[in-house]
Amino acid sequence: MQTVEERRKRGPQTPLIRLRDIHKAFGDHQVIRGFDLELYEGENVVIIGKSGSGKSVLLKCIVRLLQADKGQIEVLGHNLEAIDQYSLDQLRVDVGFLFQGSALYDSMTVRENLEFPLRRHPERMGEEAEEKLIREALDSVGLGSAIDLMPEELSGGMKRRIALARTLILKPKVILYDEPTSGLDPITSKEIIQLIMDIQEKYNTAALIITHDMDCARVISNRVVILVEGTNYAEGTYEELYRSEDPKVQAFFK
Ligand SMILES: Nc1ncnc2c1ncn2[C@@H]1O[C@H](COP(=O)(O)OP(=O)(O)OP(=O)(O)O)[C@@H](O)[C@H]1O
Repeated sequence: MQTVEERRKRGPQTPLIRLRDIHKAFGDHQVIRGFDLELYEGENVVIIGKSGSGKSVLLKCIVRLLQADKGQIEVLGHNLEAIDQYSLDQLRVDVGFLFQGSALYDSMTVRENLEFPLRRHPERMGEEAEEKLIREALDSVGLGSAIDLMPEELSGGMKRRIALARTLILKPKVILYDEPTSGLDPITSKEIIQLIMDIQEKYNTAALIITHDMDCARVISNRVVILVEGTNYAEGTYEELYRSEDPKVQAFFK
C-alpha cells in the first residue's frame, strides 16, 4: 500500500480514476454539485459524508450504473462519456463493486453466486478455469469449505466474505466498497477490514471505500475525502483531518 508521502515523493502519476466537476441531480434534488477526486495506484481512498449526501451515487457514476449530468469521469484510461459497450463491460471487470449489504442471490448456492460474474465476463473461459477461479476466490476469503452452502446457512460476516470473493473473482484493478462493514458487529468488522487489507496486498488493487465506520476509515485509508453539500469539501490523511479545526470536518470525528 502506497502512503500519501510516498506518492508525493514519486511525483505525478496518471490516476486510475479521475472525477472532474461531477454534478448529479434527481429531479430538483441536486445531490452532487462539483465533485473532484483522483485515485492512484496502490491507494485506499475513503469517502465519508452524511447519510444521503451522495456517496453511493458517486460510486455508481464511476461504473456508469448512474450517469453524471455534468463533469468528466476517466476510469483506467477510458473517458466514460465516449465509452462503447464492449469497453464498458471490460471496465466493469476491471473495477469491482462491493455493494451495500451483501446482496447474494438467496436462491443460489455460494458456487452459483460466484459463477454469476464469470458469465458477465466479455470472454467466457472454460468450466475448469472457472472452477479454479471460484476456489481461488473462496480461499482468499478463508471460506473454501462453504462452496455448496446456501446464503441462509451463512452468518452476516460469512456473507460479506462471499460477496467480497464474488467481487474478487474477476481480479479487478480497482475495488469500490460501499460500506463494507455496515451491519456487522465490531469484531467481525475488524476481520473484514483486515481481509480487505490482505486482499489489497495480495492482488495490488486500489480502492475507493465509503464508510460511516471511522475506525475502518482510520485503519484502511491512506487518504480521506469528506463529501459535504455535494462537493469534496476536505481531503487529507485521517490524522490531518482529525486535527482539522473546521467544524464541518470535526463533526465526523466526534
Ligand atoms: N436512483 C435514484 N433516484 C432518485 N433518487 C436517488 C437515486 N439514487 C439516489 N438518490 C438520492 O440521492 C441522494 C443520495 O443518495 P446516496 O445513496 O448516494 O446517499 P449516501 O451518501 O450513500 O447515503 P448512505 O450513507 O445513507 O448510504 C439521496 O437523497 C437519495 O434518495
